[in-house]
Amino acid sequence: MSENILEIAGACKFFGGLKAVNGVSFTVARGEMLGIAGPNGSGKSTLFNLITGVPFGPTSGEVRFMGERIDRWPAHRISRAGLVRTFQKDAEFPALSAHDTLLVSATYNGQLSRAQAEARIDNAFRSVDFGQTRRSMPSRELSVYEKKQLMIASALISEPALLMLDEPASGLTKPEIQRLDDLLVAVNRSGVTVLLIEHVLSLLLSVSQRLIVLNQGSVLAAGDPHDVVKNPQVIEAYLGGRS
Ligand SMILES: Nc1ncnc2c1ncn2[C@@H]1O[C@H](COP(=O)(O)OP(=O)(O)OP(=O)(O)O)[C@@H](O)[C@H]1O
Repeated sequence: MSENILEIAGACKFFGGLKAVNGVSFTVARGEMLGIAGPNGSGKSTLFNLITGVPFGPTSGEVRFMGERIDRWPAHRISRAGLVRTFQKDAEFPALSAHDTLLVSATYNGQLSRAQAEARIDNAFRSVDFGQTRRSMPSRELSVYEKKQLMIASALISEPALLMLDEPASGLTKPEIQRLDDLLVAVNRSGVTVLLIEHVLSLLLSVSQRLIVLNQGSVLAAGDPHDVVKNPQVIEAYLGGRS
């Protein structure tokens, strides 16, 4: 089995003349938590899109997951193979309870009996430390942090090997970001490889074993997070104006 769970080689996504992702190559080791940062519009979400096939694959380049080429696979095949993502927007069903939101994910996931689905739901709730009494609440009444927990729990329902999170800390307070930090570390330690797009640099520096910075669709720097943030090009392109 491949040491690298994900291998991206020369990935490009062009929208007409706009090179949103332009020749990106990197690998993700099994078990690692890899951070992705970069200025607005640098291609981070587009990179997630082309890896997961939601809503599109790459214009060119190769994506391998667990050694298999997936860049022409439909999105549902990619997620069922164990590569799952979240989106920047909350994805809960407002009128459904937190529990039933997870039941929808479990049902989408295929041939689970009701008992198997309930076991997965319970595991997913435990993985994100979701309060027992909140599980029957309509999702619209959950706090911002609880909606993030639910989003991550939804992604965990399929027991993915690789979880890709797109800005999970947006809208959270400092104490909530610390809780998210603990949650992500726990999920990663349970054996899930994590790819994390984030603008909250303190979170990225705390949880990532490696950091990639994108700029204008290309990799500007990659390596140890504390070294990457000292890179003069990264400071100029991304961090210059940030405190
Ligand atoms: N479906 C699309 N059609 C046309 N252009 C797009 C599309 N999706 C993204 N883009 C463009 O591609 C570029 C990269 O966008 P992307 O959303 O990947 O950046 P990002 O780094 O995730 O930004 P942010 O940090 O603001 O989320 C931007 O110029 C964006 O306008």
